[in-house]
Amino acid sequence: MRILVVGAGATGGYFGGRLAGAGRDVTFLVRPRRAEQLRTGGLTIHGRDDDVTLFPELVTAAELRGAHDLVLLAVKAYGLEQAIRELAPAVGPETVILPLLNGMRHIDLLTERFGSAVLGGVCQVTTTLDANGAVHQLNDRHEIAHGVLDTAPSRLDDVGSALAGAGFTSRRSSRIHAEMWEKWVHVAALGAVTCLMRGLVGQVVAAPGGRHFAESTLAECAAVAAASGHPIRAEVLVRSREVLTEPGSTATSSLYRDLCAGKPVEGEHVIGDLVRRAGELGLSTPLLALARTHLGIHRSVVA
Ligand SMILES: NC(=O)C1=CN([C@@H]2O[C@H](COP(=O)(O)OP(=O)(O)OC[C@H]3O[C@@H](n4cnc5c(N)ncnc54)[C@H](OP(=O)(O)O)[C@@H]3O)[C@@H](O)[C@H]2O)C=CC1
Ligand SMILES: CC(C)(CO)C(=O)C(=O)O
Repeated sequence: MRILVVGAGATGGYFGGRLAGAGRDVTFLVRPRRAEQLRTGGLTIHGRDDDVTLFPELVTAAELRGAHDLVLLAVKAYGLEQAIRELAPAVGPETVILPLLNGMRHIDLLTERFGSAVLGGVCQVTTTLDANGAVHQLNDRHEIAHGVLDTAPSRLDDVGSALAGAGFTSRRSSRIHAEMWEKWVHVAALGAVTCLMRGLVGQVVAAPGGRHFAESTLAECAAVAAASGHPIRAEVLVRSREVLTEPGSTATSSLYRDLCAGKPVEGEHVIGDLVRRAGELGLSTPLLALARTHLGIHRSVVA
């Protein structure tokens, strides 16, 4: 199965690198600066249990030819429109597209362009890039769940086989849409709490009112999901609350890591889209709205 990984960043570099390391037919679609970096120094993954450097197949948009069987889409939301244009030549009648982005809005954009080729996907991993472009895996979890959204692409078994046994957990979900919402609620709450307070979870909950603030933010996110017809399962909400209120926790979100690094942040995609949906549903989400505004100011500064 020819796999095209779009984006060799923290998630694409991690999962694509694992697939390449397991001998799968993987090519990374990268932009020229990243291509140069990877051609010179390779793709290094500092995993929890290993350190590897690979020299994977790379293409830039100008060099991309022919349909691929599976497109693993791992760009940030603010790079999505360009990525959609550039990956289009790799999409043929049999191609399946598996996005790893947080949130939901990308699904609308992708299905508008590629229809039923688009699967739902959730990636559970915490990875980041260092100044040299190496990928660091920050905790033990590394999982991709995939599944059909509304209409069923024909190649689910092939996708399952392509992702299996490559050094991370891969599973098919019969409720991927709901899982995407669950992940979205978690990541939006974690992002809002850590970005707004500019701190790690442990620091927030140690501050006066911090625990209540974290719980209230999560409650706002969960209320939007429920009102949108995607109630979060009780046990998932309990787990999210534990993560968001754990004393001493060093947990952060990719939004917070990007904010601290002075990079663009997926604020509108992860938090703004929830606020927008809340507004349409007549729900009040003052904490999320505050976080959105906060990240909007960051956006205007880094733009
Ligand atoms: N990091 C994490 O722990 C997690 C992230 N996520 C989600 O995964 C998604 C990806 O995040 P993450 O991997 O962290 O992001 P990164 O910023 O680390 O990586 C994104 C990569 O995409 C590349 N890219 C952007 N546009 C294009 C394009 N047109 N063609 C080729 N490459 C492109 C960027 O390359 P360039 O160097 O050229 O800018 C960059 O290397 C996000 O939605 C995030 O929320 C989900 C779970 C965990
Ligand atoms: C799971 C979590 C919260 C881990 O980093 C994530 O998806 C993100 O930060 O984007």
